[in-house]
Amino acid sequence: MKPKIQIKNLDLYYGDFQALKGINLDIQEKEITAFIGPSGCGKSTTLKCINRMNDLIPDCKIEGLISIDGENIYEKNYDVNNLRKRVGMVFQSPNPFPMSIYENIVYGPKTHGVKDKTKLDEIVEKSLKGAAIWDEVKGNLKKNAMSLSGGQQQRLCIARALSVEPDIILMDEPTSALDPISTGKIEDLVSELKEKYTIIMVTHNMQQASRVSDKTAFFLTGEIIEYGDTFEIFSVPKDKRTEDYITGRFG
Ligand SMILES: Nc1ncnc2c1ncn2[C@@H]1O[C@H](COP(=O)(O)OP(=O)(O)OP(=O)(O)O)[C@@H](O)[C@H]1O
Repeated sequence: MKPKIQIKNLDLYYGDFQALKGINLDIQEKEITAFIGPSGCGKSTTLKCINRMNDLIPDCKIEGLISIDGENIYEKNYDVNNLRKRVGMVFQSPNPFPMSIYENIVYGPKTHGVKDKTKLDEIVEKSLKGAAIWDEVKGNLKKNAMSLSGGQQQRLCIARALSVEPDIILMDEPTSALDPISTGKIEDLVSELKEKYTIIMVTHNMQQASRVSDKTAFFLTGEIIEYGDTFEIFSVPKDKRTEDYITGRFG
């Protein structure tokens, strides 16, 4: 099967420092992939390459290939706005805009030209339902998003990502700022979202990676040491360094 996301021989430099070394990864559609590894090993950097967020960093140089649906996203004339629409991102700390719940969701669609009020209302309901937060907020969509709990804010941010109908969702430690109950809700939600979206999630939580993901990539000092079925990585890792990491010997 043709991969949804293909990364080939990806090297990345921040100035003189090489943060990624020869990353190769084929990610299939509607799979959940976990990126694990100790701090500073290149997980977030790899994630950000997939929606070209590193474009904004001066002195960041990228070599190699990343393609989505067979198209090279670093091609000169590639439409970056369209890429950001197709590839949603959810960050470590919930970061809603300081405006109402409704406005948070319609912000993206409006930017992409949706003006019709009925259509926007539909998008709000669908996105909030998709992120399993509709029932909690439907009575008060005018409420300021900043007044929601941390777990609700993170689900709102997931709803905001869904509002422009992406097909890939990148999540950078989406539960690290949340309590266990909110974390459980996000994990359940991620498992549901898998039916429609291709998801990559950076996580420091080994249980989370094994609970939620289909595939796992173990990173160490800018390289992928091992990549494969999550069950196999966690039960019979091939590389001693993977075994040492997942059993808590370092990191
Ligand atoms: N904007 C930047 N400029 C220079 N170096 C950077 C920049 N961003 C990250 N780095 C460096 O690149 C390396 C990889 O960082 P990255 O954030 O990808 O790691 P990570 O595996 O996601 O870490 P963590 O688990 O702590 O979030 C680190 O050594 C980091 O210091």
